[in-house]
Amino acid sequence: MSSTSATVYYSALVNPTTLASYETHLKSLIAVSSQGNIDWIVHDVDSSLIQQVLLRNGCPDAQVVDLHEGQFIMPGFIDTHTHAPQVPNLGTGYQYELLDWLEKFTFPLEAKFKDVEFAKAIYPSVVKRFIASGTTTCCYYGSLHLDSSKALADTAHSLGQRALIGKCNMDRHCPSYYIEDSADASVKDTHAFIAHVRSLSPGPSNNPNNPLIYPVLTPRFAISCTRNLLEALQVVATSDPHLHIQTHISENVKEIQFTKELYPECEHYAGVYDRYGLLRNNTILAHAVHLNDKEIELVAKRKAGVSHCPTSNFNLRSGMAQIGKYLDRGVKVGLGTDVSGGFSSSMLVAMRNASIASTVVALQNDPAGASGNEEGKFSNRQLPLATLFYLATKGGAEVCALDHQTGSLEPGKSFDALIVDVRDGAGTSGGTRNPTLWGSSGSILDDMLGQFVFCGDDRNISAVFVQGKQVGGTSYTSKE
Ligand SMILES: Nc1nc2[nH]cnc2c(=O)[nH]1
Repeated sequence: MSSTSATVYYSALVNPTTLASYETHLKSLIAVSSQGNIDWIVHDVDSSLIQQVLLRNGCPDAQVVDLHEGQFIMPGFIDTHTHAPQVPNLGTGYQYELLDWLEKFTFPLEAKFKDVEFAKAIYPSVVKRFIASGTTTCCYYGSLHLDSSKALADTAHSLGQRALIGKCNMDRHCPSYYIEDSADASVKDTHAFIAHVRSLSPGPSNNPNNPLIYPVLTPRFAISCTRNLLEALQVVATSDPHLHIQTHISENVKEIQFTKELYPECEHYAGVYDRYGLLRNNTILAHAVHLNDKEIELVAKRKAGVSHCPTSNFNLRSGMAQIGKYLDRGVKVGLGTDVSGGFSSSMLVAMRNASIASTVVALQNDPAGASGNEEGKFSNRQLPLATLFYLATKGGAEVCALDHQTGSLEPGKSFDALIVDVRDGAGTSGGTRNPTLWGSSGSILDDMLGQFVFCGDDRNISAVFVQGKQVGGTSYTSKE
């Protein structure tokens, strides 16, 4: 299954459609071109009719990959926010809240990436972990270092993951051993980083409009940037409307207070970024735990997206974002693992914690309606499976402004997909050996999706495809 030649998959399919729904089909044919794009999809095809459908679509000799009962194809996960250099810290430091955690745990580790050889030793294992978790598009923060951030981009590119990658900008309120020399130096390195990423080849699609790796402008957060730096980044952003932007916003109460002290001229935290032209349709705002009504309105108006990182928001006791309210007010939302504030590279874990966070918000605010089903309303409700699935796939693609390319399986989009296997939950021989998942009979796709989301892990991901090419999964044998 690692070929890049035209392939047709005959499989059960689960695909997000809207925030409140997804489609399921037990017997779909999904045709993938040699460039890795989805050519066509036909649903509900009896096995006796496969040849007929192939013939009708002009590819009678296509290689047909027939999946087992208990397996299904779905779009790959889009992780809208995580920190590649923090992966070695997974599971540590959760006795602290954000600002102390940064100082005591995070900055000391990130500073080690000054040594590009250290980065080159660590990053392959980092990217492989995210791929094994089923993440086909990952939005990474790198460290502040130019060469190590280039190494991260090279690594994702060579391992075949679709990735958005940023070199951090940070020229104040950081320790002396981990800070940029000046706003000018920060911007110079940023230009060099962007040029490097854009010089990488597009990947299997061979289409320069569909690169595998995108550069992201990455002012770490308002606290770590001088006004001079934000002004200079505004110039970079304005001259390059397609350049993605990512930053942190309104994560922790002390952080918000400090930001207000540093920018008294701004009405609120979102106003700082807006003042410098950094809120737009391809801006990814990580956390957004405590946005007020005016900020929500502004973020929606600018069409910027929120990366909801519930695992980290629990761990660092940052709070619980009112995601249902954001959705009701038209804000784009995706999910992020936020390693190492979050303790897992798996978007499945992010989905579970998003479910729990929404339930607690609902129980606090409207206990009687927590499981309510008023059509199209999410405020103070437990997020249903369909919504969790949407946020982890199509919603994430919208937040990354890549929804024309990825996030769902539709003709014309890239085949960025997973083969999920929920057979044999007993953990005995064969099957996926995941002891927490009870095997499925393979005919009720809603149950299979729920089992995967709430009980699955990388043992249940047998193949990971990016742009039609297999890059991971338990059936993958690397050529390295
Ligand atoms: N969770 C999180 N928040 C931040 N705010 C600024 N930097 C960071 C970081 O590395 N992680």
